[in-house]
Amino acid sequence: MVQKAEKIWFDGKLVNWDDAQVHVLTHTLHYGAGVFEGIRAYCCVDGKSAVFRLKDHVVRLFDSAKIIGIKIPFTIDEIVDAIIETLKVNGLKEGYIRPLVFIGDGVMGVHPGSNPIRVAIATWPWGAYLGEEALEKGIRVKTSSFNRHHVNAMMTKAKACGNYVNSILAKVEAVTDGYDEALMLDTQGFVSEATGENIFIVKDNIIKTTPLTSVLPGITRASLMKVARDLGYEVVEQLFTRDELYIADEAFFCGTAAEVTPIREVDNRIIGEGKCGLVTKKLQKDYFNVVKGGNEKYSGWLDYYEI
Ligand SMILES: Cc1[nH+]cc(COP(=O)(O)O)c(CN[C@@H](CCC(=O)O)C(=O)O)c1O
Repeated sequence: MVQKAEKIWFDGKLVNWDDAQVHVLTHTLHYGAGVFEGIRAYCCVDGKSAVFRLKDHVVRLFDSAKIIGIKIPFTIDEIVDAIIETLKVNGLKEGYIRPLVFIGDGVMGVHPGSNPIRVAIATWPWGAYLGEEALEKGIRVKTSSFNRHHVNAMMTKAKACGNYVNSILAKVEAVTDGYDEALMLDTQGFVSEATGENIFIVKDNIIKTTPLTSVLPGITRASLMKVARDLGYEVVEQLFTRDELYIADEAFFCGTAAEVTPIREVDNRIIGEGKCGLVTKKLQKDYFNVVKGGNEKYSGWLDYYEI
């Protein structure tokens, strides 16, 4: 169960967690046209708290809304300020932040008519997305029987609620079959991403990730590409196949919730030495140092706040 916080920011007001309710005929509940974000705040090395790439996440929320055709009734800065306010009122020195923009109740039927656009921001403590052991030892992954969306069927650059039915189908199938996560292929059969993460592979010290075709433009993905290049690694964005993943030296998933999670096995094939690889370990360590304010070079990615 998610660990409740005291308040949720809802349409411009802070309401008690249990009072943040909607009508059962809320349009997005039925038809899935809503957008959301996943953002993390961390306790930093200097004891302060900071949100990682807050503005970038909020800009993506507005981009997602634009793609789906939803007009958010607040400005980017108002949402940025509301996120900080919600963390502070809940006394969260670190935690997960979930802004949600959805179409409220009014008319029913596919066309949302003039139903109100509603905005909520929830925050809660959230540890390792796939478990502490996963960060250390890596996870077991199965290629899903479900393809990632066709890029003209669902809008994959949008973090849209309805897109996640595809993720749920794949995740439940993988977990039911005894794996930790699903690897999803695009409609051409190339590797796409996981149900809530982007993917990287490492071969002969070259780091490779999928281009932004069928995948969510991950902020963790972009951050890791910058950090890896600054460390002198060659980083390429190139379509690759599942069998290229099988013979990679290393592989890992990344995302706000998943952070940097090593992959030790795919489709019952050991990846590399079947544990967190050296490059993955280095990037994971540097990523955690960056998000916790330990690397001055990336201080521009942190929004500090005081509890
Ligand atoms: C499909 C998908 N692909 C890639 C990413 C990585 O994006 P970014 O967080 O900007 O690096 C995420 C984030 N998944 C969010 C939701 C997870 C959930 O279970 O809910 C997250 O990581 O917060 C995705 O949902």
